[in-house]
Amino acid sequence: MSNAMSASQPSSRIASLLQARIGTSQVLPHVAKSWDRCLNRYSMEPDAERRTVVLDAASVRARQETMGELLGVARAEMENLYEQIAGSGYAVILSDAEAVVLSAITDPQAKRDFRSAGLWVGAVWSEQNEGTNGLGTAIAERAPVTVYCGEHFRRYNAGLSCCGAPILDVDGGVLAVLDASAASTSDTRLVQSHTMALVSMSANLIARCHFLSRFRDAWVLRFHSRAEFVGLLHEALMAIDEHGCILAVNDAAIVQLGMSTREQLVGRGIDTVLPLDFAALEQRAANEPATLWPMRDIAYGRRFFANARAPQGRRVTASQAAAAPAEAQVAPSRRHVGGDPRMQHNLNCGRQLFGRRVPILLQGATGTGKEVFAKALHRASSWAEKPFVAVNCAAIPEALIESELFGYTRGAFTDAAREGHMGKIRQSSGGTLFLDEIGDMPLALQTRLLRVLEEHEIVPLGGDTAIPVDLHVISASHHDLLAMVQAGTFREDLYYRLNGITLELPPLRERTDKRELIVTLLREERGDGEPPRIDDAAMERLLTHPWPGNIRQLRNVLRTAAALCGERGRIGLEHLGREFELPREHGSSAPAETARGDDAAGPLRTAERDALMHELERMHWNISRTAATLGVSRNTLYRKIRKHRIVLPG
Ligand SMILES: Nc1ncnc2c1ncn2[C@@H]1O[C@H](COP(=O)(O)OP(=O)(O)OP(=O)(O)O)[C@@H](O)[C@H]1O
Repeated sequence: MSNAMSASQPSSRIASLLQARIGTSQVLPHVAKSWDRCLNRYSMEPDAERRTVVLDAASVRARQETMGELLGVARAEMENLYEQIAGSGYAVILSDAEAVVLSAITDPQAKRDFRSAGLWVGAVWSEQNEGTNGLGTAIAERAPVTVYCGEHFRRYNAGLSCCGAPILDVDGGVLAVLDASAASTSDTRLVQSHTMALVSMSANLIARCHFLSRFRDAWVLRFHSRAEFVGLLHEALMAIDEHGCILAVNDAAIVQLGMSTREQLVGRGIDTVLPLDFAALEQRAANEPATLWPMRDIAYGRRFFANARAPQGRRVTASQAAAAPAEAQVAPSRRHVGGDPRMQHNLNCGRQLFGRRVPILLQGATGTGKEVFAKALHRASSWAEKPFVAVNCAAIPEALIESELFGYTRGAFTDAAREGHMGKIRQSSGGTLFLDEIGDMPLALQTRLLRVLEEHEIVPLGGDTAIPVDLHVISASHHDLLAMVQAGTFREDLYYRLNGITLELPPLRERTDKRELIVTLLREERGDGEPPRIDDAAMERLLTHPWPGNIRQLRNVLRTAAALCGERGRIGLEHLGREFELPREHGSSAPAETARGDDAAGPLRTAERDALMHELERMHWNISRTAATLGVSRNTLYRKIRKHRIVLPG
């Protein structure tokens, strides 16, 4: 048989058996439909060899970013779900609408089984790739599905037991899939149906959070025929604009109102569906914010109980303001992170999730402002009054990280004079713990940190009593942590524990607010004094520079320039340093320093300057500590500071 023929006509004995069973009462309808698609639409072979498609880290990250804040909300719910089914050999998995696994929590005992079953981040579980399965089939059916052992179309997947439920978008499309899968199961169908109920509930909860957050700037009417269900998982949701037009409804609203499609509701005026025009809605929200309003729908006269949520940021009454989530009361601060749209998006998204205690992972090159951003999130949180404690895992010698982080009791070391130490984790309790350069944390300590994050308690070195801690964690790294996980140098479980959501900080050269940043940094440089002005040519050169060292490098260039131009001077090109000189024309003489045989000018020199600046800043401009970490004498360090015309802060 030719290859072309075998590709279009599955020919194996198993294929014929499956075909024969489709439509019989022994096979569940959704399984039969899926087998039919696999055999007749995708021409798949049930007994083909496994060839799991796995996307690379960059593609996975791009998909995770597309999910935006939903990923963080989903992750928090996945952890809840996992806790409920932990110990039963399940993994909780989230995929996007193309069945690409984007997040997973796996039973550590069964990790190997899941890997060999192809269930890991980046794997593509669409029906076209893997046949009938919990993720791909839930997408195709747009409904929760169980796929039990031999119901999997591919023979090699027959050891799996999967429960997948779609997370529906506000327009009713599939946004993602939540799935609980066991790689080798002794569960019965009964146990599986219990798991399915939990998965469906969690998927609904995530979709509901997504609806409320997506329409945070609209009115949302919440209703149900049973008063006690309003505000809970199964409530109907209807988003309404300020003209009283229905923007979106969830599936529960369609069912409650006796409709069969979204189109029957979306776009209509609220007053054509319920006896309530927009003015009445506003008035009721203002006068009776805490009561449920009984009403009957216009089409069928069914009785409902309703309540409305005003657009966030719009306070209808004092009591509503008090009930609004704390994070909504703190405006995102452009002043703190700059006006670049990506940074603003990061701030809005991070603020919402961090306020709900979702751990944040910041990824960005050195000097992009990760710590500044973390502080902005802390400042916007409801625990802003509590401490912000930063730990730079790359700056502390490996031998000291453990005691720095976890603390030690008095007498824990042979040095009897040494007092106990609380440790950074306990210091941050109630406030924010910022774990900078988390990729540099030794593997052994990663395990210990994971335990603290899971158990919310800490045992200091030398101690035997666990102390409870209340942690809100932001971590940061310039390494690609997901790539480190794939390379086995960073613990996967810790990665997911820290990564409620990843926010990517753009490099300075891509930011659209460079002019604003320059003005801010110059103002900061002079404190209360008059900030130096800057001429057009210098500004132009600063705006077009590639800035390999990002904002840190910009700050240092401006600091030097401000010092050189004098108290009332104006920064010009001549104050910016060698790397801002225009390229010399061919045949012109070499730069003076090169001619003298000094260090090479250009990239190497810039790299040395950047490295020096980085270390100095990291050590808070302490010359002895910087010299020690660089492994040079203080005199050498001073010489280099002079050579690079680095100005020490006053
Ligand atoms: N929006 C901003 N406005 C003014 N200064 C900023 C801003 N963002 C960052 N900076 C400055 O840039 C420098 C680097 O910032 P920060 O230490 O937060 O970067 P980082 O990404 O954490 O660096 P590293 O990866 O080296 O730890 C600091 O001097 C900081 O004050």
